Amino acid sequence: TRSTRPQRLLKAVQKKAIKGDPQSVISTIDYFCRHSEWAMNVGDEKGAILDSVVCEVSPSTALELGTYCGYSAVRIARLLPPGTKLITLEFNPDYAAVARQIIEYSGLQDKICLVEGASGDLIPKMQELFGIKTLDFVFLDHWKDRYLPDIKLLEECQLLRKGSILLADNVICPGTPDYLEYVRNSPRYESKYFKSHLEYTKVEDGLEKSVFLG
Ligand SMILES: C[C@H](C[C@H]1O[C@@H](n2cnc3c(N)ncnc32)[C@H](O)[C@@H]1O)NC(=O)c1cc(-c2ccc(F)cc2)cc(O)c1O
Ligand SMILES: [Mg+2]
Repeated sequence: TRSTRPQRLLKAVQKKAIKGDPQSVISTIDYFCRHSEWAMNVGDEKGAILDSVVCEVSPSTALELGTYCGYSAVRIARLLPPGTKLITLEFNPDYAAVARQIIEYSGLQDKICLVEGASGDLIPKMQELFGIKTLDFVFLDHWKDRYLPDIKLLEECQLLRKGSILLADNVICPGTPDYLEYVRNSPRYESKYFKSHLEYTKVEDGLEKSVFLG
């Protein structure tokens, strides 16, 4: 049977990127998605905003919802200080299998803990599964109608503390209207929109950065 797009993306990485070099894995994926086949990675333009927020927060505990092929997991983990880990959740086993191989190829497997499963099931178990108390940084990039229920779940599970940073992809395209309305109007969040474009296109999209106020 025909290969899948994530499998073709993985092949491009294994063929063209330098093993153990996260930046070359990132550049190879961006080139493939611009010149061969579009894929739903956060991409280079929004990726630069993601990088700047990760560097500013310099999180000790970080969570990503929606690994897909592992592009943003590599982007985030390459910037994390030694001894810190990114936990990333992906419920599609085929995507998770590709992401594991891309993460391994980049050499960041010791900084990334990829867990297969649905965010709604795993978030309530995070403290016991990973021995963490609270999260310093959360990158939301999974089903767009799960953003709002999942941050409410993070609040309920006491996984957010005063100053925790949420960064959400695709708040314009495909769009997360209920999430935006909540974080922009809730007294428990201070929110800011970073205008950008849908990965590898000229379509408007952006990232919403929200600080939990406790
Ligand atoms: C949702 C996907 C990303 C991944 O998230 C995993 N996932 C889901 N729900 C859960 C969960 N509840 N727990 C764990 N993992 C979970 C899934 O399996 C995908 O691998 N992302 C997108 O759909 C996405 C789509 C577009 C897009 C934009 C314009 C178009 F014309 C077409 C598509 C752009 C983007 O930038 C995206 O990010
Ligand atoms: Mg996205």
